[in-house]
Amino acid sequence: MTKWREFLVEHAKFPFPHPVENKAAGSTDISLEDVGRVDPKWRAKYAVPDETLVQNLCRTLDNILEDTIFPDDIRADLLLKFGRHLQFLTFGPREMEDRTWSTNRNEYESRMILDKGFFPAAAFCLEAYGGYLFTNTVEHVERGLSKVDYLGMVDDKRVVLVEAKSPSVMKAVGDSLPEHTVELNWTPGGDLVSRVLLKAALYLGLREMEWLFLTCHNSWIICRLVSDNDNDNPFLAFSRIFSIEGSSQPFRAFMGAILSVLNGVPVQASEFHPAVALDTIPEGGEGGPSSSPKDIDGSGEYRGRSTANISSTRPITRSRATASHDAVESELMFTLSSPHYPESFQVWAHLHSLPNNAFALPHCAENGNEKRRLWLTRHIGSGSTGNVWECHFDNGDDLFAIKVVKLRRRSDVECQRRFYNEFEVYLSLEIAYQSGQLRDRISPHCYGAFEGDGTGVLILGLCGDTLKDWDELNFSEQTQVYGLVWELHRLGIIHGDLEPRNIARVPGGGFRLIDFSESVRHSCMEISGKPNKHYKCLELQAMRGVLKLLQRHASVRANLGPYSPYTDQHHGVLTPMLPGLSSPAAVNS
Ligand SMILES: Nc1ncnc2c1ncn2[C@@H]1O[C@H](COP(=O)(O)OP(=O)(O)OP(=O)(O)O)[C@@H](O)[C@H]1O
Repeated sequence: MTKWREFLVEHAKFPFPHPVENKAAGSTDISLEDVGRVDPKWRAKYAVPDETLVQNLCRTLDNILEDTIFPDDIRADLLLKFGRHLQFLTFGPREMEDRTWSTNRNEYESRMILDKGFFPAAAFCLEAYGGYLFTNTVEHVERGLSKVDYLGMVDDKRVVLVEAKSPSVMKAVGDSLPEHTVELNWTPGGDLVSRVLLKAALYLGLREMEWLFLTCHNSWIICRLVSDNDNDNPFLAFSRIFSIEGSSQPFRAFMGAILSVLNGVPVQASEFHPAVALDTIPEGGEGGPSSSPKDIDGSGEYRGRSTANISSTRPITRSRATASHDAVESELMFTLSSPHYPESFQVWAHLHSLPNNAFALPHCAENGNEKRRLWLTRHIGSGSTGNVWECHFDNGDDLFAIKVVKLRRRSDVECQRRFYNEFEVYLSLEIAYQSGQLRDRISPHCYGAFEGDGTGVLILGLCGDTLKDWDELNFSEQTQVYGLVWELHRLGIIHGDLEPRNIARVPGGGFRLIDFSESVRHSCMEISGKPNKHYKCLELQAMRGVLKLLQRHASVRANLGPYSPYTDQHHGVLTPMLPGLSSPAAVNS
């Protein structure tokens, strides 16, 4: 009779697609906002090579499986999940190759291969062995930006993370992994190895989990976050790179990690000796790969390493961002760290006003002679441009919204354009409001636009929920919303993205338009009536359509006669009677 562990040693192997490893090896950066949210207890200070990590995981698996007998009735089905059966499908006497398995060229293909082979096999084994329901999904940390490729769950328990990389990245990282312990410098930037190790530490730290597997399917590196309440030095242990070719080790190590978490069986401790000499991974500072203009997408190469004694290494508790801005006075700082974290663990982004930032921060932002600081307390929402958080200043209870947009990488160029565009619109709206052109605000109050540390931010008045559907509005509310859009057009601006999610309720009543990242200048001929009074503006017309105002207008006019909130006196088109305006014509006069 075969035992489970014997079966896995012999059969848990996968085809080895030809890895294409000659591509540029890049990896995205970590973000300061995410770093600020890792609890100090889970923020690895060091990355420590652990030569025995893989063997220890396999040994733990063996200990858990003990002598459990492999059920023969699943043998045939399970064998189909491994080896050449995956690559060569049999049709009667003929075999056909599944081409997915022939080459592995990039991260996308790596993920496809994992999805077809490794993960279904793991799910099958866990189900057959312990009735466990294993699933793996892409996961964003709550309130966060940090997305890991796979979160392995068994029932509701988070057991393991997997980050897929291209064969090129795996090779570059595997070739350059430090031989000794390195200090983890929690700052964006740095070479490829730093970024990859930091990301592993970040992903695990944010989720307070132990195991992360980096892989392109062909090769594997295991990371383990070692942290417990008595441990002042949380650290990230990492294995050497190892191959899946002809080996069941990657699969058994993976199963070992999952079953150790599920069964509470500890894996042999990874050792960390703070007294040993440290390797250092060079920072991406001046001249470093990620600061070079050619490489703002962060695809730099490892630049070698140097050794340093622990006593001579600089403290890691302050970010490079913090340090570099000590010299140049910043005007505003913000953090996602909890005020309960020790100060040395709080990660602050330092910001400067945009050159034409004409907005004034609220009075409650004053902080004596100290810098103005914003604490981001609750994630409200995110979109294609940025993330929005609720926040408050140091000594104030008043809540604001802050929209944070990443401006660091080349791929952020589009976000950058949208950010500056939105800033310009807020500026125009503020000028219109201050000069009395607008009687009421149609957008949240903007208190400032700043940038620094790879981010741009807008500080805004805090609105309530956004609309889910146009249908949730009653007639009076439809009128109000249409009125805001009409006013925006009157000021010469098209919103450009009028969806329910971009209309926010104001606590206490009313609405605000938000998200002007797609807005453009516009001379609304429907409002001016030039050149032709029958001209219809596309955006206004679309709004009337989604709000069903034409139909409503007709029926309301029929029922209410003079109480209709609309008039079609003005050029024969539907125009809102806005508060304070006796007639739309008055606006234009
Ligand atoms: N001033 C505010 N007050 C409260 N919540 C806000 C505010 N501004 C934005 N939000 C919330 O944040 C979410 C994202 O904001 P916003 O639409 O400005 O981001 P975006 O990245 O430009 O989105 P999109 O992908 O639609 O362009 C909104 O849907 C809303 O829930």
